[in-house]
Amino acid sequence: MLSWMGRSSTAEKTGDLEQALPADTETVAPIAASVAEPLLTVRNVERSFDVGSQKIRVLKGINLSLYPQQLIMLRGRSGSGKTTLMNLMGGLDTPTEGEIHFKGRPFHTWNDDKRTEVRRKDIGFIFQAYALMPMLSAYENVELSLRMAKTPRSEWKARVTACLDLVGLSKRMHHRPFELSGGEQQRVAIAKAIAHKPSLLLADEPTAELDSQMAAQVMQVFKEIVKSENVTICMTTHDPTIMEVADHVYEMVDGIFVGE
Ligand SMILES: Nc1ncnc2c1ncn2[C@@H]1O[C@H](COP(=O)(O)OP(=O)(O)OP(=O)(O)O)[C@@H](O)[C@H]1O
Repeated sequence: MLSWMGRSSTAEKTGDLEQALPADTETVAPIAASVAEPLLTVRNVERSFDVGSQKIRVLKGINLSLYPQQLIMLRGRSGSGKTTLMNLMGGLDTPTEGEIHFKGRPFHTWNDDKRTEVRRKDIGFIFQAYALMPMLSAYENVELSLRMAKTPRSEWKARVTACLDLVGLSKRMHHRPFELSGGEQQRVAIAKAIAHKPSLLLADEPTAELDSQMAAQVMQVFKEIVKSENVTICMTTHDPTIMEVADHVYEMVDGIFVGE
């Protein structure tokens, strides 16, 4: 399923039409945001793993560009390679072949220390299992990410409060994770992931553990922060109703994108 909004013309303006536009999509008039440089490019990326004496090819030639303020989704069966790709995009891993540039930085040639530094400052992660510290309150969990990003202490209070407000949890900021519902915990995880103002937010199955109402709330927050926080979100999902809000859905089958 492909669902495009005005920003689809980004790819056209940057000469990446073949990669990003489905063949039957009409060209839409460019809008101001569409002339932006890509935030992240993945070029001819392959990733293999050595398991015993065998080499397992998981990604077999992936191409993708993410632009500012996009909400992009990856779908595909379990084992198709989505998480492997997300790990590469977030600089947690490096490709066996191909190139990954994040804001022009060559992640594929950088060592882990250099990638970690960029990651802490400019990339946020959300995982299915929330990744919240159980003994810390919602407020303290969000604060932790500012501490990690070395944000000046004087800015913490305003930013933590603003982020929890953004996800609708101002009134629950002193609750610990176990005192919150699954959806609320996931919203704390979002606040935590965006607190240091990353340009890219990677979310692996962020709604998988939630009922449809809570999942809708999380998606509403995602839609809002793409604009208000100027962040690009790339997430994996299996849920077709969620895919309807995406700027683009990439379908992965056995390590490649199909239907592009
Ligand atoms: N470090 C690793 N070593 C060996 N094989 C791996 C490694 N990481 C991933 N794989 C294999 O790569 C394939 C793709 O895994 P991946 O987690 O990327 O799939 P996925 O599409 O995210 O699946 P799911 O939807 O279940 O999370 C799987 O067969 C997995 O076993």
